[in-house]
Amino acid sequence: MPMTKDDTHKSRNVPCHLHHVSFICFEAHQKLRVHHPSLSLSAAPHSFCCSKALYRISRWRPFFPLTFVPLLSSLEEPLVSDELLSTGLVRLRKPCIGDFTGRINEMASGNLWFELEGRSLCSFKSRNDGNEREEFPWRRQIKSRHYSSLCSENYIRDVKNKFLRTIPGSVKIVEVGPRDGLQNEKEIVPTAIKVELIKMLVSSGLPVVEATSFVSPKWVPQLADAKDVIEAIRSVEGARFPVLTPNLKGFEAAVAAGAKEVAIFAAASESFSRSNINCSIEDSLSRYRDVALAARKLSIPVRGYISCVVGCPVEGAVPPSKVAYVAKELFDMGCSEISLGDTIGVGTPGTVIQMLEAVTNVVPVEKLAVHFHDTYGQALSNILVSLQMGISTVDSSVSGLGGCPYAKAHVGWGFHLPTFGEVLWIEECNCLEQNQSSRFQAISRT
Ligand SMILES: CC(C)(COP(=O)([O-])OP(=O)([O-])OC[C@H]1O[C@@H](n2cnc3c(N)ncnc32)[C@H](O)[C@@H]1OP(=O)([O-])[O-])[C@@H](O)C(=O)NCCC(=O)NCCSC(=O)C[C@@](C)(O)CC(=O)[O-]
Repeated sequence: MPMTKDDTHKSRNVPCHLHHVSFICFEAHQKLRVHHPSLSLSAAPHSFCCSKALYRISRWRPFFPLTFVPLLSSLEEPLVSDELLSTGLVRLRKPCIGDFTGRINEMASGNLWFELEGRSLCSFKSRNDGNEREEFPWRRQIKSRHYSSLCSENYIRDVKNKFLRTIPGSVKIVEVGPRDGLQNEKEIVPTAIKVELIKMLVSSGLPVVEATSFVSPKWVPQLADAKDVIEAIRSVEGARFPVLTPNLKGFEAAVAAGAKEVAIFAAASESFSRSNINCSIEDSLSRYRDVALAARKLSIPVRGYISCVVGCPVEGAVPPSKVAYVAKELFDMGCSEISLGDTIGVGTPGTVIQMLEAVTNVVPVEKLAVHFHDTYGQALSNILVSLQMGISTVDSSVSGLGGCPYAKAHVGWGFHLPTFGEVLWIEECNCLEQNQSSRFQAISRT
């Protein structure tokens, strides 16, 4: 039975599912490239960096609601084969409404819906019911190394009890692509394309899409059209659209344009604060108190960001106590959520755990979000430990796009160039498109 518009709409009321973001990335990425081929987006498989990490984690939670299904239904098949294959997806068919019941007992009965990295995730009526598509020849190759993850319920229960007991039942994804993703793009993306991207992200079911920044256009020329973007999405329903505001001037402009939520952004590193917003941490906090106060008067929720929660491109390792200090200040001034950003992607589970321990001592865990860049491929493990520590809000950026323009020598959400002395060979380069590939091959091991 084909999905109807109504089905799609209904499914958006289901809490955001960890792994549906992979498909959001895929679809939005493809469409964005059609409109704007010169964007320095990485190849589609790499659009999954953060979301793929989420997906991998989520495969242990096959009982999640399957909110990605409507999105799959709108994928064009020609787009599917090679790129999805390289993400590990080995079998795909268009879904029907009954697929929403992908629960573990159905999996155990041998019904597969699709398989990722050799593991089955969802229910399919029969493995040999004639729906298998011979035009996916790669399936045959993969079959030989296919192993079933129709693990016994006991096995899954054991794993869950052992390692995943503390993982939250659902995770909110805050999509920051239209802001954090695009802010680094040199070529100005037309407002209409930005608006379309935002609409696509919303239509995929994301509950929060950070739309733009009301920062100085001299500092971030790409987002100089913030007012027009906000005005253009005023009538879009179904998601919240916070915008970044660095000071009262930005806040007032955002409110005048119609923004209903704002985000302020501090840093745990003095040097980064100066290079990003041209003032010390203390000065930034006092600016933000003014913004928070003005926001409270208008009942506007304020999200707080902290950059460099693990490492700074200038100062190196950042002590967890500094992060905790800034987090507490943001919390006390009234931030409804505080996103902890590993701006240059140098975090590992060891450092992230320490940082989260320090922060959760002073700010309730339910008020925290994590924002991991995947520079060294650590997003998966960092997100996992964050979930294990009770964090239930994770930032993502469509297509793995973006990064902070003032984290010098860092470009791209997933591919920030390393800064810390030793330069890594980026293994992913051989999967990138030719032009991207040469860009990353230029990075050599020292
Ligand atoms: C904070 C400032 C404005 C200070 O910049 P400044 O130069 O120190 O500001 P100023 O007060 O001296 O003003 C200079 C000019 O900017 C104007 N101005 C001042 N404020 C605004 C405003 N809000 N909107 C528009 N214009 C503004 C102001 O009116 C003046 O205009 P002029 O008189 O020269 O024509 C500047 O440093 C700035 O805009 N920085 C933003 C940098 C930025 O956007 N970085 C990326 C976002 S953070 C990030 O990506 C990290 C994160 C959040 O994703 C998490 C993570 O991964 O770590």
